[in-house]
Amino acid sequence: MSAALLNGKELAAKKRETMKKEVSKLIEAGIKPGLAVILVGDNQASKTYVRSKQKACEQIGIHSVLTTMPEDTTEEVLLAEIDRLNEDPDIDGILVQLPLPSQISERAVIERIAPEKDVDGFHPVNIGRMMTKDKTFLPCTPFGIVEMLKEADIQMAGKHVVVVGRSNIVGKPVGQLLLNEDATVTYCHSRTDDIANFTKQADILIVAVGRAKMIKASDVKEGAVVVDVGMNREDGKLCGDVDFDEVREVASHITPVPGGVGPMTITMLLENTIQSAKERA
Ligand SMILES: Nc1nc2c(c(=O)[nH]1)N[C@@H](CN(C=O)c1ccc(C(=O)N[C@@H](CCC(=O)O)C(=O)O)cc1)CN2
Repeated sequence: MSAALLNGKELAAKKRETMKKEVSKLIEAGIKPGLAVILVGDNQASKTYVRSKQKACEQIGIHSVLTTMPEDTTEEVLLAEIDRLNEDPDIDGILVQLPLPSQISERAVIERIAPEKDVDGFHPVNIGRMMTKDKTFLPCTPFGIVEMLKEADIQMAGKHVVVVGRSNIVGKPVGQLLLNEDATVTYCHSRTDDIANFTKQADILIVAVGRAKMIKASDVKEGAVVVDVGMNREDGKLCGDVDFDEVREVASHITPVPGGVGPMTITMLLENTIQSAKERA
């Protein structure tokens, strides 16, 4: 039997309707949520994501401002812009679109954003709060994945979650969030021997490595929940890290690419921005 689809596009649309009402209430109370987005350089995918973020803000009534900077921007200039936005009382959230050009340290940039405006949830202070389960901004993609699992009533407590990938943006935090939900978490990465040995044991398999269709049906346990965070282009077509056509025949639930985790990333950014505006209120 073919797996049930975990449809991020639909859930994102539903959540955005609720958020639109919340934003209206905030505006009535005199608070207009504001998001500042900084885009450095010419990365085409980044330009598309930033446009989508701005459009999503507009749809639900969040005020968004975009700062674009050329590819050869120095770290000093970018940090000065972050300092300015940290001080701007109309701005509740600041995000710098990643990746950044190589002359700029991502770490220095992330650490410069005031933790109370870090709606990407990447600042070490917010990562620490996530680990201790204190209230914070959760990183958007991992946050979106947990929301999708909850919406589909997928039990996390006591389940064996295997995360393939250990990036700071997705792999590491998604494992932590699932641990916070009382799952048992295993991380696999480029130095793991025999990854399939682990993936085949997963009740919930999360794949975020950036290698098109690397997970095959033979790597997945019958009835597993499979979450694909990959975003790869093959012959001009978008595809995930999971071989969807094969794996859907063994999994119980699966996220498609596109239309799975991606739309939830931007939705949880909106959620974090609203949360920040509420704290200002
Ligand atoms: N500052 C940040 N930079 C980056 C983040 C982030 O959360 N914060 N994540 C990714 C890119 N990203 C958001 O920025 C993102 C990626 C994908 C999608 C999405 O909706 N994908 C669609 C397909 C889009 C397409 O056709 O290309 C889908 O999966 O359906 C949204 C946001 C790296 N950088």
